[in-house]
Amino acid sequence: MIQKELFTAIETHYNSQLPFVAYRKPNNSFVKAILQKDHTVRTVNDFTESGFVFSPFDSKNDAILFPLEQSISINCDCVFSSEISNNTNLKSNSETSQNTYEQHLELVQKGIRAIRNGTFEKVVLSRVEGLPISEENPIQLFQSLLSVYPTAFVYLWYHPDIGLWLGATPETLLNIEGLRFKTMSLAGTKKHNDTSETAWGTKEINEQQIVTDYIVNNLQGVLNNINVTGPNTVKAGQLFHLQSKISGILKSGILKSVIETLHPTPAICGLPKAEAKNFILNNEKYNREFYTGFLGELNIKTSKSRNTNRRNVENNAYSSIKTTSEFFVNLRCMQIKNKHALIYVGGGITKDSDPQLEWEETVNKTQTMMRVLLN
Ligand SMILES: C=C(O[C@@H]1C=C(C(=O)O)C=C[C@H]1O)C(=O)O
Repeated sequence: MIQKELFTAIETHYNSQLPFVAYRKPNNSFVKAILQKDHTVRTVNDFTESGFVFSPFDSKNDAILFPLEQSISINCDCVFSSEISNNTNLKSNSETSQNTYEQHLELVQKGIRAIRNGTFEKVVLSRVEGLPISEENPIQLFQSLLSVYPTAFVYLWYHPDIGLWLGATPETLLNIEGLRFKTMSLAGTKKHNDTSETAWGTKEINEQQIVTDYIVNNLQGVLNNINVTGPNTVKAGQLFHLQSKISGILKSGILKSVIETLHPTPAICGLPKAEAKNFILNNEKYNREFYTGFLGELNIKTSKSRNTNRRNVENNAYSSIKTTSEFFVNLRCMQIKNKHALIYVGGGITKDSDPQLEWEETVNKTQTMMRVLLN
């Protein structure tokens, strides 16, 4: 399939108000689309299904599934010119009211007080910023995201009964190929500054270490041969984060228990998990819905040839079927609703947080989506 046909197929599907997802993995040129053939809302039962998952932050609510057998799957090796200018000076807070600012400051102060009282060690607090948009052309926005963020997982997800979401996330929740398991610990944020080397403060180093320790400690039960590398500095849009890579071999192929162990991690919720989640649900004055949830391919079977150069290979003798799942955390995302872009942003709060700096961090994070909206 050629690039133009792929995007026309997506557009036709969208215009018919049928559910679909279109996405591209980090550092990959293949854009894939899964076009569900009917309007039915299907949910994940036990993660043994096969298809594309879109899960909310609060796992008490259903994760939506586009099953492969009820969908048409298409893909294309795509090329994008980065026609969007490299504008890093967008005024993301031009639409932000004083009220939003004060509310977020109060929320962060309340979080810091709870940490100092010993309720929890870290909590990730967030907000949503609404921006009126003149035109709703999600496919064009998706194409802009694809060209500007080649190292992110970029997606456009739509269900007429649920909503329309777009994002360019830097964070992997998990990658499972057979029994090989990979994840990452991503936290700590700095604005990209061309003139200076990124020096990390104690606050950022600690908040990222909390995430790494949590993941490693909790995966002991389900993984053998755990290996951790990093933390290293990684760039996501105009921001820098600290990232450690964690890998191992799964003791069993039961994905559901791995997801329950990992999600939500302290990168997007806090530590201890239950107390931080409780605080978020009771104190953030809006519903995160799918922001800080996860999305991606579930139990996709691929045939891997071990030696593609060999001729006369007996059927299947040198190829094996692998089952892979690859989920990303839904960050740097927005929902398009009633001619508004709702941009979701948050940051990790620890005992060392400065509320004003935490506000600025959320403003900087809005720019990932702003950049494609204001062009
Ligand atoms: C919560 C977000 O990002 C998360 C929080 C980070 C932080 O607190 O520094 C960094 C990366 C993500 O794990 C977001 O982008 O909205």
